[in-house]
Amino acid sequence: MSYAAPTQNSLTGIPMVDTYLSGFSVISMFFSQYLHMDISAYISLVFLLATVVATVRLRVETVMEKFRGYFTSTIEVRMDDEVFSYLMFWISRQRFSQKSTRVVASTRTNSGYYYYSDDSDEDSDDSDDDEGDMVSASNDFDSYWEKRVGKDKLKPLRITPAEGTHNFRFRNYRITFRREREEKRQFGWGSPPEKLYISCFGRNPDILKDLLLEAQKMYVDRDGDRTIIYRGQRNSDACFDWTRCMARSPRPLSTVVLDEGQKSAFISDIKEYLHPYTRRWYSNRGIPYRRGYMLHGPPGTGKSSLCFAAAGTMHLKIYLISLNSKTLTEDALATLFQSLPRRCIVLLEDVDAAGVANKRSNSTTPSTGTNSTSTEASASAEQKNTSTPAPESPSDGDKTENTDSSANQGVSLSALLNIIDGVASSEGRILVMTTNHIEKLDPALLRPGRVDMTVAFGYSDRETLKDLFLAIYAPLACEIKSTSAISRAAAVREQENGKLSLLKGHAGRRTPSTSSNISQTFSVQSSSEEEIRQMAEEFADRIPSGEFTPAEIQGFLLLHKKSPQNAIEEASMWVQQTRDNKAQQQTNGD
Ligand SMILES: Nc1ncnc2c1ncn2[C@@H]1O[C@H](COP(=O)(O)OP(=O)(O)OP(=O)(O)O)[C@@H](O)[C@H]1O
Repeated sequence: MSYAAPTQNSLTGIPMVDTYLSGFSVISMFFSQYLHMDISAYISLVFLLATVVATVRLRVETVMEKFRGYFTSTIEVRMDDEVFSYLMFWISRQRFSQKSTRVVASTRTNSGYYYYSDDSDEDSDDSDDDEGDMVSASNDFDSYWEKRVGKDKLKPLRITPAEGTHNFRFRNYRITFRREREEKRQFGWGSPPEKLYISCFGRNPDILKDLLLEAQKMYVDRDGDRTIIYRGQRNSDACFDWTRCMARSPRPLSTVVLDEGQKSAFISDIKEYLHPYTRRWYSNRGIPYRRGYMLHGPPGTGKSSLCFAAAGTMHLKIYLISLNSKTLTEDALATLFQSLPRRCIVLLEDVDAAGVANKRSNSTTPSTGTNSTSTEASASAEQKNTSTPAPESPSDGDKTENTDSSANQGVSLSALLNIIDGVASSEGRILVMTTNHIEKLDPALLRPGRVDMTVAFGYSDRETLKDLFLAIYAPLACEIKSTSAISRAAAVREQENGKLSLLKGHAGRRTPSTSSNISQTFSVQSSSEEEIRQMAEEFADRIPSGEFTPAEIQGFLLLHKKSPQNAIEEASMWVQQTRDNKAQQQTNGD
């Protein structure tokens, strides 16, 4: 065998090849020194082979892809949609997820994009209402709390299949689940966004749609009758979108203390608006199917509470926007309004925010004190308080007239007016706006069509004071039932413990009775409803009417939640103290 020393020519190309095939120069050196072979002579052949293999692989993949595309049905689910949360929630509860050998363990299954992290605890084992917990907390709170805190530290783990392809069966169909990461797009600070694919064999995707419907149902059923709240906020792509932020137990309407007439007018109006007949009525007459309410009054008088209670009563979701948000632009607000579902409550808080409060002309409604405005507003509310849809104003010139610059002032009045009832504005929603300063608002915002009913909230009058007292102290049927059930359970346990200690011959020291502990913890006192009503009158005698907000009164009563008698005795002192504090704050403010 003759040895051909590597020629200058063949070796000069090696460093360049090294950039493509790292280590090639070392291997080439090894071959030439020990085996006396110049492998650089084969470079072109290697490249040719590699190209052929790559081309064949690409062809095969393309053919396979086409084959798959033709003979399978696939649904793609993107992370920026709520369906992602449905599917992941459902998948995490399937047996194949638990058995898979490649999984992702996390404390939540939602996308983190569409779904706010607070919500991740929603389906955790929250047994705060559990009667067993109440018994043990009444027996020995410290050890109950230690256990509770220990449990809370351990967040339930959600196991979902890792990236890649997984197969499982759904209603006897073989389904392929694929999870992919979009490495090219970074998702805020977190990991890149993901895409999910579910596929089945055949050209009929119905089974996949059924799967998604089941996933949606499982996800939605978990909410029960809770009120779901979405918030309009910026996502990591810097776009505004609705983010589900919490699910709250519905607030009974009866817990909102407000003049019964006003309360029932508000609810009846919403019910009538949601009636299918009304929808047709609006459409037949060419009137945009929208309804707006303005709730106004000082802070802490129950505006948000009424809105939440109404949403709970009507099983509607709340879409919350705060006009005070520094990052909310007019475009963002318009986008949020365009992506509202058909039936929902949009809660627009603080409509007296900077840009909106700038009236079209300074000569409009002069600014007055809160109390007098409240009365005026109530009067105007009465005028507008009609379930008949108000006619659209003939001219919408008010939308375009606004000359105020919105730069750095948030959403301007003209933009808000356009968004609320512009041509592109969605239909079917219920708009509830709240403000502490109705006197600052331009009449254009309050005109029928934009605001169809106004509800005025004010400081607590005598009736409100009594109702708030009753709301805290009157025995509730559900609590009486559960307290007596707990007491019965505790009594049985006590009896069993007693028998046990007798059997063991422990006559010893007796611990205080559990059932008496519970009644001490839960029952305010053994006052009858009539007596509580009597006390409510006494309480109302001691608090001046029209001076304090319901929130302030509720705060005071909560300090004495176990003793209405104490609340009555300390009421006058609290009034004096609160007045002094307010005066002090005012002096500091000046
Ligand atoms: N009319 C009311 N009936 C029952 N509870 C009330 C009432 N007003 C206030 N509260 C209680 O006071 C607290 C604050 O009430 P809420 O948030 O509804 O007030 P608000 O008028 O919306 O205040 P803000 O203008 O500051 O948003 C809540 O805990 C609520 O239960």
